[in-house]
Amino acid sequence: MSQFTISVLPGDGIGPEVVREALLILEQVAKNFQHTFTFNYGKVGGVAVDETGTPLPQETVELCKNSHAVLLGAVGGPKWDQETPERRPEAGLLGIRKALKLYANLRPVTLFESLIHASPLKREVVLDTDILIVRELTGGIYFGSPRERRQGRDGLEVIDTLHYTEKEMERIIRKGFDVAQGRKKKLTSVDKANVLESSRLWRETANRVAKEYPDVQLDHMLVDNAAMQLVRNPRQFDVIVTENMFGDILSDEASMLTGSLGMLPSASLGVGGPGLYEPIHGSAPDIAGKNVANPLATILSAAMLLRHSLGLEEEAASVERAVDLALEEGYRTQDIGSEWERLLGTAQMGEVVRSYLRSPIKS
Ligand SMILES: NC(=O)c1ccc[n+]([C@@H]2O[C@H](COP(=O)([O-])OP(=O)(O)OC[C@H]3O[C@@H](n4cnc5c(N)ncnc54)[C@H](O)[C@@H]3O)[C@@H](O)[C@H]2O)c1
Ligand SMILES: CC(C)[C@H](C(=O)O)[C@@H](O)C(=O)O
Ligand SMILES: [Mg+2]
Repeated sequence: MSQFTISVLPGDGIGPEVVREALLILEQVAKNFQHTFTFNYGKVGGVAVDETGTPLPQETVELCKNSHAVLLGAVGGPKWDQETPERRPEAGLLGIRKALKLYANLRPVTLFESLIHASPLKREVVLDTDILIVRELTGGIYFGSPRERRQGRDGLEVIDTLHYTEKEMERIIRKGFDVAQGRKKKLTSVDKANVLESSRLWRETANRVAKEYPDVQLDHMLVDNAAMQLVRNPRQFDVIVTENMFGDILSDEASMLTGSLGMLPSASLGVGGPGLYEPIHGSAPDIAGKNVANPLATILSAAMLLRHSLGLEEEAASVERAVDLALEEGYRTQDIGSEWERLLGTAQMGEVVRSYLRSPIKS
């Protein structure tokens, strides 16, 4: 029996709907395995802007720092599209990642076998998809300075800066090698070394670090080719390591190998502090408030939270197994289903998954 404190940041749009289901799952897990989880709610994103004037109140940062892990829904929406950069909901998400120093974003792209027909891609292509995208999360063009919009001689001009230190590259590449060692020992480093100086240093760094991991096969791939290879032959990939923006784009693309963006969870890890767990999708304003969003990405993120931040492997596996069983039985939300399958709403899908959760197996 253990006690853990989890910060909960539901955010905007479908965020609160999918987080609710993940929390009900965690509560059931706590009961089944006799743990005590204390959930502390905080505000981030548009709701925080509306209530406090900033997308990341200091109170939220403190709350997260004083917890074992953070569960986040999603931020953003058209309501805040005209806000200044500092008041945009997305700045809250980038801010909490930075404040917690969460440089390593793990995005597993794993196909549940029963969803093989949910992908728009052919069965032969998606079969056995099991990729781990390791995305750098606190550097690159997302955080570069200067960033500005100014009046130039020919009208407006803008600057975004792509900045990385060699150290930042090295630690994420090392993470890629480390996780590859626990998998099929194949690491694909994705860059744009034919154009970008940052990518040239990235490639040099990957080659240097590779010498310490002789058991891992390292390949380099240009990002445009990687985007194509992901849908041509995803089985060639084991672990992909890449910088912030490439990882963002490739992971949304890769989600379709598993049937839907609503299936992909993520873990953002730093150096010892609390990890942050969130689905890779956004606030989906087009379906918010309709009880149709797929909660599985968030439920699977809760499983990652149990595994990576709380060290509860059996509990995590029980959640993943419950998701698998629900899908095996044909239960579907609309994004992964067809009329002839058992189409459920967000809350109903959560309920079905809960019904498949099992208590520990006593030996
Ligand atoms: N981590 C985050 O908080 C995050 C991630 C991405 C986008 N966003 C923000 O979300 C807002 C909307 O962005 P977007 O529309 O480009 O991306 P999105 O991920 O919110 O939605 C893209 C498409 O996928 C669908 N979708 C997303 N999640 C789903 C789910 N769980 N179940 C079923 N369908 C799902 C949506 O309905 C939409 O059609 C923007 O403000 C953006 O900045 C936030
Ligand atoms: C909302 C946005 C800032 C965010 C990102 O680009 O990191 C999102 O797309 C994600 O993938 O988590
Ligand atoms: Mg994204």
